[in-house]
Amino acid sequence: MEVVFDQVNKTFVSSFARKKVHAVVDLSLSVKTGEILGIVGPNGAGKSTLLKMLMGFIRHDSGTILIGDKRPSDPEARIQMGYLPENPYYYDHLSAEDLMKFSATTSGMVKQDIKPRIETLLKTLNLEHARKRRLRTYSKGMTQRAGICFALVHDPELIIFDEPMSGLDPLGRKLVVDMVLDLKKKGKTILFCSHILNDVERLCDRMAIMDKGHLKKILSKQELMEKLDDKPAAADGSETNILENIFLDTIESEVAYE
Ligand SMILES: Nc1ncnc2c1ncn2[C@@H]1O[C@H](COP(=O)(O)OP(=O)(O)OP(=O)(O)O)[C@@H](O)[C@H]1O
Repeated sequence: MEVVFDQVNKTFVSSFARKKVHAVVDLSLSVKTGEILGIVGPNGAGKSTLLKMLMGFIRHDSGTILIGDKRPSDPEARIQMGYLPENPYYYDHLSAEDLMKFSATTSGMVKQDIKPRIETLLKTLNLEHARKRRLRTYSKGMTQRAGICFALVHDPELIIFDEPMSGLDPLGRKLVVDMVLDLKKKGKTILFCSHILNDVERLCDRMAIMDKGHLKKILSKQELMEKLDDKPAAADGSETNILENIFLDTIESEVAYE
C-alpha cells in the first residue's frame, strides 16, 4: 500500500492568544509498499499530526495525501489502515477480546475469520491470560499491547504506529519488534513514530527526521550502515548509535522543548 504526501501543510490556531502553529510545513514524502518508515523528531515536530492527517482524523490545509490511489477520507482507504495512537484510550469496561471483536465486526471481517485472528493476536502479544479482564484493570504495557491488537485485528495493509513501544517492558518491546518484523515479511507497509532511536534504527528501512513541521532529512538503512562502517569503534567498546548522532546534528541548533 503506497503512501504519498505531496506538499502537505497543516496549521493550528491555538485558542490561547490565537497564535498560529505550523505543525506540518510543505512536507513531501512517499512510502513504498512493504516498506517500514520510521519518523523521528523532537517533541512538537509534527509527527503525530502527520499520522493523524494520514488517518483522516484531521484535515490537511493544502497539498495531497494518497493511500494507494485513495484520499484519507475515503472509507475504502480507512479499512486498509490500522492505527495505534500515541495515547490509546479505549472503553475501559471492555476486555481485550471485546475490543477486537468490535473492531473486527465494524471493519467488515468475515465472521469465521474473527475468532482465529483474535486467538493469534492474543497469543502474539501475550494477552491470552487477560483476554476477559476489563481494560481498566490492565497495566500500561498491557493496554499498549491491547491497542496493538485493536490496530491489527482486521489485518490492514498499512499500519500506523505512534510510539508503539511506549510503556512496554523489555519483554513487551521484544514482542513488538518480532511482530513488526513478521508484518514486514508479510509485505505490510508500516509508518511509525518513536523517540527510541535504537528501535527505529533496528526496524526501519528508511528514517525521516522532522523538526518544527519540516522534513529535515531522510536516510535509508543502507546510508546508515555506510556511516557506521566509516565510524571508528568507540574506545570504551560501547555501541555507536549513528542515528542518534545524525538526529542531534540535524536538530541540535534548533531544539525548542514544548
Ligand atoms: N489540536 C491542536 N491545536 C493546536 N496545536 C496543536 C494541536 N495539535 C498539535 N498541535 C501543535 O502542533 C505541533 C506539532 O504537534 P505534534 O503532536 O504533531 O508533534 P509530535 O512531533 O507528535 O510531538 P511529540 O513527540 O511530543 O508527540 C505542536 O506545536 C503542537 O503543540
